[in-house]
Amino acid sequence: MSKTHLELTGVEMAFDTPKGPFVALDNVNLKIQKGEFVSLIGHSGCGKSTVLNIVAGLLQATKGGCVLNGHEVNSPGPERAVVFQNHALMPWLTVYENVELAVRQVFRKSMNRKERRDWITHNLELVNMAHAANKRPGEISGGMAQRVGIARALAMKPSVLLMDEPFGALDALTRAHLQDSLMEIQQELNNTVIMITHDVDEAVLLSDRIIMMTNGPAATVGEDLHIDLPRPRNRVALADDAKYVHYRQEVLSFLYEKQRKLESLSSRRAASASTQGGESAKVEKEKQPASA
Ligand SMILES: Nc1ncnc2c1ncn2[C@@H]1O[C@H](COP(=O)(O)OP(=O)(O)OP(=O)(O)O)[C@@H](O)[C@H]1O
Repeated sequence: MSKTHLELTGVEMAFDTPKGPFVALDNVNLKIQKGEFVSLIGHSGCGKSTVLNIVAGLLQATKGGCVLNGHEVNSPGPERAVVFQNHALMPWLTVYENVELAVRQVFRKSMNRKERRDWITHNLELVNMAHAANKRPGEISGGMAQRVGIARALAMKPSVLLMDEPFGALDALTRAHLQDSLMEIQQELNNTVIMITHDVDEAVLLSDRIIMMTNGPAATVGEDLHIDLPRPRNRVALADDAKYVHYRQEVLSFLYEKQRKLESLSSRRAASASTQGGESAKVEKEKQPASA
């Protein structure tokens, strides 16, 4: 049996707010193996980015914590690269220089200049962007910029790739193309990936596991669905595949039946508590939008 690569244990995250502590996550437990592709899905505001930020080391859990390869995570590190929805490239640097910045940060001592140059070009080639190496972010499309963001992250040779809705802002065709590239690259490099998505098809197509989160406040892991579909995966062939359709249905049912039922139950409880003078449950409930 393979060893756990990354583990979240008993994670609680409470944010200080003017109304007092707001418990966004409560008792989140998750074990991820090396090379697994894991998606986090859940309604808006349930705490997906908070989980990702804790793994990235950008947030410190108020209870419990995250361990990567046996070491506690308490700050950001180059072995955990983050890809955001809006690529976050430096606008004044060229495509090449944006990747170079990250490569220099990680490999300044271990690679000489020529090796670094080859490595940057190799990563731009992986995402089909070598041809635009000398362009600035303002001169390329959003999809191309997102590819550069992915190349920059991969060029750091991260053992964990953290992606917060990486394709959310792209048109459907570009999105499909980048999803296919990501699947190929991940198979080749065997990185562990944790990706936040709101897209059920994207989650089923790309993932080995889908972690479905309950609605907040005090969100946690609701269901952990293993996607047992052979790779490489082909989106057209899978559209009619009975297993694919079943997995898709499982996620939809969690989001739109189970979580909705829980939500209406807790709204009724909150309403009844408020008529009895218990205002706080209602206030907390209203903080949380309903749609995924
Ligand atoms: N710094 C903060 N201070 C107070 N509350 C916060 C803070 N950061 C997040 N929250 C709250 O914690 C909850 C979880 O937020 P988070 O951004 O993790 O959700 P999400 O599932 O990623 O949402 P979305 O899908 O809309 O991006 C939300 O109710 C949010 O308002």
